[in-house]
Amino acid sequence: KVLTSINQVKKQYDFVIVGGGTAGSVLANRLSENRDVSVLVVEAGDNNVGNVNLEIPFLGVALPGTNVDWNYTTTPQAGFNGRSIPYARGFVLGGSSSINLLSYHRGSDDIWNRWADISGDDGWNWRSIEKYYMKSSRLVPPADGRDVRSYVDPRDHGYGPIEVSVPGFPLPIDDIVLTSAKRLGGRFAFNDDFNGGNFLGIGYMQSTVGEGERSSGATAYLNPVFDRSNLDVLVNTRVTKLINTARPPNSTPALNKVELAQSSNGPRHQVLASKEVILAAGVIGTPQILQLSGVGNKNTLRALGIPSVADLPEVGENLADHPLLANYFEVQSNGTWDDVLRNGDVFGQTMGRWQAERQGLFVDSPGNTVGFFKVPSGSPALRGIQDPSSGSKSPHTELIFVDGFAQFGSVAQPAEGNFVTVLSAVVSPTSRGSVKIVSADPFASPRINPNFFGTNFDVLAMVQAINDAVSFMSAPLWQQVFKPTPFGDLATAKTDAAKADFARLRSVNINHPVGTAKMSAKGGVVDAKLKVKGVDGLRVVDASIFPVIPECHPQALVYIIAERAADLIKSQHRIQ
Ligand SMILES: Cc1cc2nc3c(=O)[nH]c(=O)nc-3n(C[C@H](O)[C@H](O)[C@H](O)COP(=O)(O)OP(=O)(O)OC[C@H]3O[C@@H](n4cnc5c(N)ncnc54)[C@H](O)[C@@H]3O)c2cc1C
Repeated sequence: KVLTSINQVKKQYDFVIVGGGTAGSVLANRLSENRDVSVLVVEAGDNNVGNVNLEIPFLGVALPGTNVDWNYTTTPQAGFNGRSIPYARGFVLGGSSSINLLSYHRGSDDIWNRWADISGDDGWNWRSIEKYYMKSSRLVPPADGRDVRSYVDPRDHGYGPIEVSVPGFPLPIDDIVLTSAKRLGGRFAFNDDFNGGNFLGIGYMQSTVGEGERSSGATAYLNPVFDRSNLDVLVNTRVTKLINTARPPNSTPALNKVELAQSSNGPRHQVLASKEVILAAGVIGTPQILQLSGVGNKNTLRALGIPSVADLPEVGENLADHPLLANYFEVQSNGTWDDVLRNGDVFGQTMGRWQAERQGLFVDSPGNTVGFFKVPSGSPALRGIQDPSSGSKSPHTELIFVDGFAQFGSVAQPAEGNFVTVLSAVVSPTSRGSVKIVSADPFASPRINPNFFGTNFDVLAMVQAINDAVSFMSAPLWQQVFKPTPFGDLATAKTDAAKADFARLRSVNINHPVGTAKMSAKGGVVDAKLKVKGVDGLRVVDASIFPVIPECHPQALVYIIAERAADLIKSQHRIQ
């Protein structure tokens, strides 16, 4: 059941899951399948149920900055000309899967095989995780029910609760993108299903949408089991730190007790997890809680007055994210959705259609088609460095094709005109940043420094992506109808140097941070079973354990690791 007051919580559960987000929702469901096992989920944000804004795929873009977002801001980013940018994270049941842009990709087989190498555990390789991928999601028809068998391969999909579909409201540019890919081949070749292991080429976006609504960790895993008597879900409550229960005090620390609070100066409560605490507080919350609990770099923590419990200097390090840039093209067609955002009547009609029948533009997140590309060998981006991608089927860059003016960054939609936006991203960045607490106050935001464009590779790969966008948009089919011409900063950036300046001036992020509690056989924060090194009773299961940033949208990987973690936990505690 869902609890709203800290006073309704018991003193002890078998498992306490910190964070009812993407991974937390999976764990809550799987661990409470056995009714003899008691589970408490503690979520800082509110219940997702009843918030219709979370359900409408197209309006996901409007959720960051609202009350379902933690509303973090980065430190000034040198690579972005000193700009700080908003850093969205879900603050609601379902976590970031409740506010994300829904793209669903498990990445190439290279990614998983690399994880297996780094962790020293073949249980993370592509073949082994297949069953968890199959268990977490399933392909469902697009909202309009049309036959899409030539655009998706059902054999690459499973039977799990997360619903995945291709766009349910085809737009005029979709056909141009996909047919151009089929005709052009080469680096722009058509890919019939990115979830098949090869992650290069251009194809339909796959998204966590079922029957025109968002499918999230909350809707698929958590909401359906709210009524289990052995599962308590406490909302609007923060875990402020973990408490060491080890006796005598010089034995291995055991961090299996949580401290909770509903406001910064409100009373603190303690709850014991007789088996384990599982941190699933995400890439910011997890390293924050670890550091508040004395797990991290002991010198930095001592300076903040926090006694060291385990000296793990990599806690909060290795933050990696995908920088994103909006490339705008003005087009000679009124077949874009620009007027939906400009004209209240058209917006109202579109919303009415979604409300009445779950059809129309709002059934999809903006961006029906997508491409993933290698930076050509010999490119200046790769000069003098080891190729950072996971392998031959893994890209360096991404392009998302949006049938209208999609505001990602500081340039607002012009009052007139029709546009196509090509969002470019660097998906194998080599920059690494950090998440560090700045005080022992659990309600103070940590210092978030993703270090965007901290390396030459990242900037030069973005320049390559801009060039690919311009080159693809000059394909013959585009010229027949849409006749796209670069607009704004893109139009004036003629040289590669000017494109790099444009990237530094306008880039933001695609909200894919990972890595702040890295899994590794050597060093790192957690071992291959996701247990925090040097302490007992504590595991991390969320995007912070990713050993390297995957060259894809990360949510599918979070569902997969959470499904495997549930099995690892059940097996250790002999739970059927
Ligand atoms: C705006 C946006 C767009 C994105 N778009 C995509 C996309 O299109 N495709 C894709 O694959 N990925 C996308 N992502 C990324 C993806 O959603 C995340 O990688 C993934 O959901 C992270 O899962 P998680 O379990 O690690 O963390 P989360 O889902 O963020 O869960 C962490 C939970 O812990 C809670 N929490 C944190 N601290 C505390 C505390 N102290 N006490 C109690 N609770 C706490 C949080 O409120 C949250 O509910 C996007 C993310 C965002 C924010």
